[in-house]
Amino acid sequence: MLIADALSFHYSRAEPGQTLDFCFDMQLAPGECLAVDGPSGAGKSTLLNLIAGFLTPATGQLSWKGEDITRLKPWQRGVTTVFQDHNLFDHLPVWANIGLGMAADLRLTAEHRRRIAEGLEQVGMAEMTERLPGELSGGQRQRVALVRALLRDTPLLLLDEPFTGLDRANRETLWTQVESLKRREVAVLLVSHDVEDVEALADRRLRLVNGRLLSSVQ
Ligand SMILES: Nc1ncnc2c1ncn2[C@@H]1O[C@H](COP(=O)(O)OP(=O)(O)OP(=O)(O)O)[C@@H](O)[C@H]1O
Repeated sequence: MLIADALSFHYSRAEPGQTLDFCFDMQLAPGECLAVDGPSGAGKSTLLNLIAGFLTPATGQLSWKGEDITRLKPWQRGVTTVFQDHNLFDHLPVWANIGLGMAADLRLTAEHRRRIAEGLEQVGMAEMTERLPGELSGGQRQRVALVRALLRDTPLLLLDEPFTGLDRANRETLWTQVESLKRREVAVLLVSHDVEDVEALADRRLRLVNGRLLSSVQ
């Protein structure tokens, strides 16, 4: 179980009217998908960044399966995050961007390469393995980032508006892949405004209001 226990964060600078103080309480079980929504600026990215380890909480605790992970570095946490900006390396071709998620030194096995090819084929990008991110459309870059995330073997998957703008066929393919990760006990936190994505994947929903997570009516 992932447990955020009064995990707080405070931005030192903000515009008038913005929420600056956050205090998150939530639980997420292995194999579960929890959807979080809330208005722009509510703190959804802040929550993901705290769980991923890119922000350090002021107070509170984050634990995974009973282990306190509050102070662990991002790469020590077993978390994969798909951000809205896709985070691809511009100088690396598609296959390497995906491969980095499997082997940081890019010493890929034949099985790694097979899975990369299969993942790209499933999202209609079989012919694009050698392209650089700058030679892809926004939606194609998004699919590369998703294939990379879905092929990583981490127990926690954080998705920030992951399927926005993708066509129906690709979304359904990716829903199926997320479902299969859930069956393999991956815990998924899905930030999404998209009703269809939430209905397809989420077991539970929370809403972020005034810096707090509230239960959301189905
Ligand atoms: N580095 C920062 N310094 C000061 N304030 C920040 C910083 N980053 C975010 N904020 C503010 O904190 C609040 C929460 O931001 P956050 O990005 O978590 O919201 P969000 O719910 O993800 O928004 P969106 O849906 O628009 O992506 C916003 O009011 C934002 O302006």
